[in-house]
Amino acid sequence: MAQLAMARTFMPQYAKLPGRVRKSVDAAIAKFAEHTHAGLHLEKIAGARDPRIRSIRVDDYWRGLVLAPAEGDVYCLLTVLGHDEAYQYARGRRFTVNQAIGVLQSHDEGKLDEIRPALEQMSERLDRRLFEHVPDKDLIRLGVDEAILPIVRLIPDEATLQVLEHLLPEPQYVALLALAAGMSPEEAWTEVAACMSTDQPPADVDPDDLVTAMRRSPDRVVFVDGPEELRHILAHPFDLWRVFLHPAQRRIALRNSYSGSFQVTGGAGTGKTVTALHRARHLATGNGARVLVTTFTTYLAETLQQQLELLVADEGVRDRIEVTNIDKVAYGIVAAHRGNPGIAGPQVVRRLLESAAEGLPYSAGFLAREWEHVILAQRITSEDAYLSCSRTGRGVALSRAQRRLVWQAIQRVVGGLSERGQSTFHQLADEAAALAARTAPRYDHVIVDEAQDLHPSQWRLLRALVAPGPDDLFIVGDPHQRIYDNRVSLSSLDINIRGRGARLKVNYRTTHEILAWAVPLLGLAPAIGLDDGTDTLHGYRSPMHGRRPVVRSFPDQNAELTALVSQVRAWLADGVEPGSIAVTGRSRHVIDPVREALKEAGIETGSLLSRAPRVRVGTMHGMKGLEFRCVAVVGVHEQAIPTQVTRQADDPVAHTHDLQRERCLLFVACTRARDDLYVSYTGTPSPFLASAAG
Ligand SMILES: Nc1ncnc2c1ncn2[C@@H]1O[C@H](COP(=O)(O)OP(=O)(O)OP(=O)(O)O)[C@@H](O)[C@H]1O
Repeated sequence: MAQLAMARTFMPQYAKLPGRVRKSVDAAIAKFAEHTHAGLHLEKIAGARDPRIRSIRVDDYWRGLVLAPAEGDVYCLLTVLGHDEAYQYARGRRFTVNQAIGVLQSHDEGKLDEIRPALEQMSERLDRRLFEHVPDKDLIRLGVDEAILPIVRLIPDEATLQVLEHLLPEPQYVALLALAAGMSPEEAWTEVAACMSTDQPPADVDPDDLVTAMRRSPDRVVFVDGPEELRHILAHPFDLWRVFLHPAQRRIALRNSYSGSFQVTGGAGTGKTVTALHRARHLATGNGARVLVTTFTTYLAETLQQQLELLVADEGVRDRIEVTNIDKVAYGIVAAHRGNPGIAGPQVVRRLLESAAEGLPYSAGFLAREWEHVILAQRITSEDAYLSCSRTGRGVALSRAQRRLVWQAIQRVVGGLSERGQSTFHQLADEAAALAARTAPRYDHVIVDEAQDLHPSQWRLLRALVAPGPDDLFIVGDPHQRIYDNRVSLSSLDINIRGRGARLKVNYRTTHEILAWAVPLLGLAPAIGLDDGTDTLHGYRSPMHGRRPVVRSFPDQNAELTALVSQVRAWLADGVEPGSIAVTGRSRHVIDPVREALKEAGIETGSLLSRAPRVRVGTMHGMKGLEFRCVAVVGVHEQAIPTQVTRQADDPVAHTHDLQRERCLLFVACTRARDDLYVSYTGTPSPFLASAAG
């Protein structure tokens, strides 16, 4: 019986087909898959560069292309193309086995042959080659084919290498890119090894054994076990993440077990959430384990739930995975104990803080930070404990007498809330943590997304929900996207992740052009991770290319809004769905006029969280965790970004943290864009834009 496999490249082509053609493709595949001698249906292609590429007829116009290795009975669907394109594909493409790591790879040999004379000319003229310092033996050790080597020797510079990206075999491009970035062959090997789904490279690599190479490449090829699985895969052809994990994602998500808690970091769009969802399925499969998947907001939790439904076909497994945002977890536990608790809104808290600060040499903001970052963070419940506690990380020293004043002021806030029968969510998390610690753990495993912004009280709650042990907490976050001022050292909360972590580097959302522009927004200060170590974005990259971000300056807000309306109209005219367009700004002062302007122009808008087919508009904080095809970030002028920054003289540490938070916020907003990013300002631009332009 023939074994059917499907290449990652098949899905995007299939997704684009009209429904009628898709049906014909489904029928052709089903017939092909059922047939015992599948090879009989395949047609040879005259002039095919790789004779193992065959075609399958879908109808008069469409052709499926199939890789049919000489040995065995495995057939891999590669893509589906119109007749002429299909023949062109077959005339150029060659499949090989990477000699260093044994995975399946392909390259466009036809195009490489075509551009070779131009490369030769260029390299003669420039008299400089990008890889002249790297001996052949090192290139070969990194998996560069002897057949590709002559081309590699001609490449004059990094820009030319990038032009060749889609013509070269991917693992070889990864090796070359690493060397071009100045890495030693040993460092480049680490990058190449990240393209393997196993920890060690295979001992023997047979260059002709494509089937074994396919089995080693689950990021590119899925083996289909019967019609049910085929239907499941084809039902959501846009959602490649369900089926094809990057080897690094796969190694993390599908590892049998971790001895304790584990942390996954990675820049925006590297698939941390995807990895967390696969981990949830892995943990809930088979042994009846109860898994909690939790994140920051209700909306993000709803999105996770929807993705989980796409990922997990088995209802029994799905039922064992609970997806809830962290505040709801806390609310539920407290409500079960003492009835529904009252929640204090931010205005109420602000008013109480302001009145508590009256007559004191401390601002409401100072009291708020002291309460959040010292008292609630350390769960301090008495004046004596506060007088002797450590205030590490706070920028202003307080004498005993001053601490007493501050303590009393904060007690007035706590008392005011308690009179109203209300708590903040951080207080609630603290109460829930204490309650949960008194009962048996509710879950076998807890998975946390967007972990960088959780408060210590929320971590205490998570700690209490699962017993310490193997696979207790799987923590996913990015310290470069910290947009609330919560800095947590997990080791102080009984969660040990030091030395237990992995970092994802390949961005699946945003183009190289947008990332290259946005990463410098973060500035040069290293981000501090949850394990107290510094986190870098070293090696963070995107294989996708697109338009460079557009940054526009205007004399006044009217002109800025008029241009924004034209930009949104242009996106809509290009066929972008309204719900795939987001417009964001630092505050309501910026986005309220945006809503008005779009409305006047007859463009319907909704909130960032709306599921309606409308252009989404909201503040930068609301952009966390979301993604859109096109994003406009407006009002990026110096009065708006940074904003709400503590004065250096009042508290130098808070000042630095606040500035970094503002950088992260702008970075988060910009990296939500998949295809197009548009940034505008009036007057003087935000100082952060200067780093991006540089
Ligand atoms: N293996 C994959 N194959 C295809 N698409 C992927 C893969 N991994 C992630 N993606 C896609 O990349 C995008 C970003 O993924 P995800 O949201 O998991 O990243 P993230 O690291 O959590 O991002 P952020 O930190 O910015 O919120 C999503 O559209 C996701 O579907």
